[in-house]
Amino acid sequence: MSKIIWSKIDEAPALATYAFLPVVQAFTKGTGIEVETKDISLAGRIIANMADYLTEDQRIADFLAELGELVKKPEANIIKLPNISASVPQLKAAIKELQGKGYKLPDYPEEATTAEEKELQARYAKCLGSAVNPVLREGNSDRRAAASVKAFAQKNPHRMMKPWPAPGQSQCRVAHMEEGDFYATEKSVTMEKDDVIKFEFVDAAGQVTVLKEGLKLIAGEVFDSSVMRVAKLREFYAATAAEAKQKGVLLSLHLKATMMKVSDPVMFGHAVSVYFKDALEKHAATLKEIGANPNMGLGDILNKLDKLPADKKAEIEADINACYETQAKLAMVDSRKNITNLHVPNDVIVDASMPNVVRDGGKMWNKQDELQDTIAMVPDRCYALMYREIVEDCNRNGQFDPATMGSVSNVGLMAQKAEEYGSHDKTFIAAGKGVIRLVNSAGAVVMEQAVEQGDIFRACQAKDIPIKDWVKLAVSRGKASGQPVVFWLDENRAHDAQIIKKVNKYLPEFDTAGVEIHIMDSVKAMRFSVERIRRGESTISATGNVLRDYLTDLFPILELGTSARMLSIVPLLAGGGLFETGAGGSAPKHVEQFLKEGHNRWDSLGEYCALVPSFEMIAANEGNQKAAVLAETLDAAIGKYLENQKLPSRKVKEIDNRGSSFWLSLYWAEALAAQSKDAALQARFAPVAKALSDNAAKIDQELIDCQGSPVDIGGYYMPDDAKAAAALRPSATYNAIIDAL
Ligand SMILES: NC(=O)C1=CN([C@@H]2O[C@H](COP(=O)(O)OP(=O)(O)OC[C@H]3O[C@@H](n4cnc5c(N)ncnc54)[C@H](OP(=O)(O)O)[C@@H]3O)[C@@H](O)[C@H]2O)C=CC1
Ligand SMILES: O=C(O)CCC(=O)C(=O)O
Ligand SMILES: [Mg+2]
Repeated sequence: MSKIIWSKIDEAPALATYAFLPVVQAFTKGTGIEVETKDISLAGRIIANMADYLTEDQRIADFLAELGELVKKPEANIIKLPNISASVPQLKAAIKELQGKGYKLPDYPEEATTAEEKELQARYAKCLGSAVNPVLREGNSDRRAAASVKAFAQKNPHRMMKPWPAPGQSQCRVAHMEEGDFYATEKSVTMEKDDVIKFEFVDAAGQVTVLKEGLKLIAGEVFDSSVMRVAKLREFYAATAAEAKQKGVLLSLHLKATMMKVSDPVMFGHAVSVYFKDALEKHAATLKEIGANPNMGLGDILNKLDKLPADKKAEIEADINACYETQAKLAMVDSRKNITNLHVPNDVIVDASMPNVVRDGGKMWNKQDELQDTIAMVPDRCYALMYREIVEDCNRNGQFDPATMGSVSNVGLMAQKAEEYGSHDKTFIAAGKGVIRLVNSAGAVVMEQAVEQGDIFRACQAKDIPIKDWVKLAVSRGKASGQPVVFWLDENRAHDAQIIKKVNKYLPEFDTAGVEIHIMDSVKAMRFSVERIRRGESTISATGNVLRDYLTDLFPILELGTSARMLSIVPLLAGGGLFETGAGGSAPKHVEQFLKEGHNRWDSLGEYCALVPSFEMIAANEGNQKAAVLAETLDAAIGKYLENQKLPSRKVKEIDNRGSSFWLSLYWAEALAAQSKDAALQARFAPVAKALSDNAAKIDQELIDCQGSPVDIGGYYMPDDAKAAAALRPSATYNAIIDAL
């Protein structure tokens, strides 16, 4: 029996799973393939981590740890749906929901002072931020639009693109720091031998504090350190806000407080405290007393004001509101509810937010609910430069055309917690002026960084085997596609300079004959790629972990309308496969819509596409011919699904995710009934195809009639399975056919 693990996760894709997984389980019955869920949702991870607070029957196993082991084995075959990378406000909300369900969990201690509180905070911190992906990603990533999906997108271009103003007329620009950012301060070495590193802070008086001990590095590993100088960061925020005010454009900030859970909330907090400086400094003592923390956004500060007497609360609110008058106008997340870009650190996530700026013609939403030019602050040049380049390109050449534009796919260095995305346990906020130094087992200083109080120090690793595998994957994608491969590496960035050496060392080991290969910094690489897509040509970007994340949302959103439609394969180093569904997130807005009006606009194309290589892997590794047939027929069904445009609509009372999955299952059953490679499958699915097809109009209607009113699924972070299943499988006619399989 082969096993496919289907991750149980959060929000919109979790809702979609209630509709689609029963279909997959029914279709695979009797094929030697078992599809099993493992709960790695935020709620599930909290429960697993806090078992000692819970009753026996409330406990669940640590499935994330289990899967973390599985990915190191050749039999791993995991369909990984996007999960919540929780910010502190999300973690608190999830804990509250669980407490309401009778889980006797302690509150999350925001201000940990006692040893007990600190321990609790550390335990909960395991559930914060990007806690799942780095554990499962024991391989590099291959993200691209399947040929059928790209062809569909060109034939049926999405209508979300808004025109850019005439050349040179947009006031949109990407603002970044010119000094004192991670880009400027980065130092990097390649380890000559295995070693163990100690992190020390040495204050101005020479007093040494150990920050971390026992970091094991192996020979060939690239090891970096860098610092974000917060004084420079604050100057940058203030100057950019002044510029936005003077130009009368919206000010916006784009970070990744979810994934970069240690550094980015702090960078976010500085933006909040610079923008609302007058109010927050005036009331600093009171705000400190009530535990208001700018790192959690203005929204959290406003909530904490409830702890104060009404007159004091009103006074501080008035002072905060006065800042809006003297400062630049902020981009809005929800203008009706007056939620700004600075309210919640996880509302604006750069990989999804910057593509929308490009898509919307260099604009974001203002308070009047209109689109307006924005100055987009992306402080660190490691990533800002490429966004700057694409924005400038659009300001010169206008909007892209999804009907004709080529594609930029990605091969990303990601395995074994590569680079920034593995840096959380090596990120420290400097306690004072001094030096943070990295000392090896012989007592020698490997690298050191001067810091001022509050500076964000970060160290990153990238292991040699993953780097070599990444080069190999890039070459093989170049060969298979005939497209040029561009390594986005900047010799002026210390880390990239080390990686360039490795790329040049490993390229000759692979068969690169006929493959066009370039190494370019992110500005040149973006220009090269964008010039090509405007000519309808496609390019492979081979990047580090962060650019992987950013580019695999940017181009898909422009090309396909959403990164949900991507094929996202992680060939695991140990031989297994992790098949991620799409490249985007968990679309919290979709859940909101579903609860309000019973329409789930989540597009599961990513899930459908991911299943194909998952079946193919079983066919290849175990010679299971039924798996090969399932893969081929599903692929054909996806083609038909696209051709017949059965994608979910954004509007209530039109086809939604459930209807989409129904049509996909009909086409899949038809393809199984039509094939002749496996007679048993053919015989089994012929009546199913007929029943689904005979009842198609009825089922389609049932899946629309059920929409239009609020839905109760018994929870947000931990829905009630029975309620959710009922809500997401509302067609009795359809269920009867599937359940009879
Ligand atoms: N691999 C993973 O596990 C990932 C997890 N995340 C997590 O997801 C959460 C939300 O992230 P965020 O960046 O805000 O946004 P999302 O990527 O969830 O959504 C941004 C927008 O993209 C569109 N979208 C995304 N997926 C789909 C889909 N399947 N079908 C249709 N439209 C889609 C929606 O646009 P519209 O409003 O126009 O419908 C949505 O509002 C966070 O907790 C984040 O950490 C994020 C990225 C990857
Ligand atoms: O793990 C996360 O937080 C998000 C991952 C992500 O955005 C990506 O891989 O594209
Ligand atoms: Mg992403």
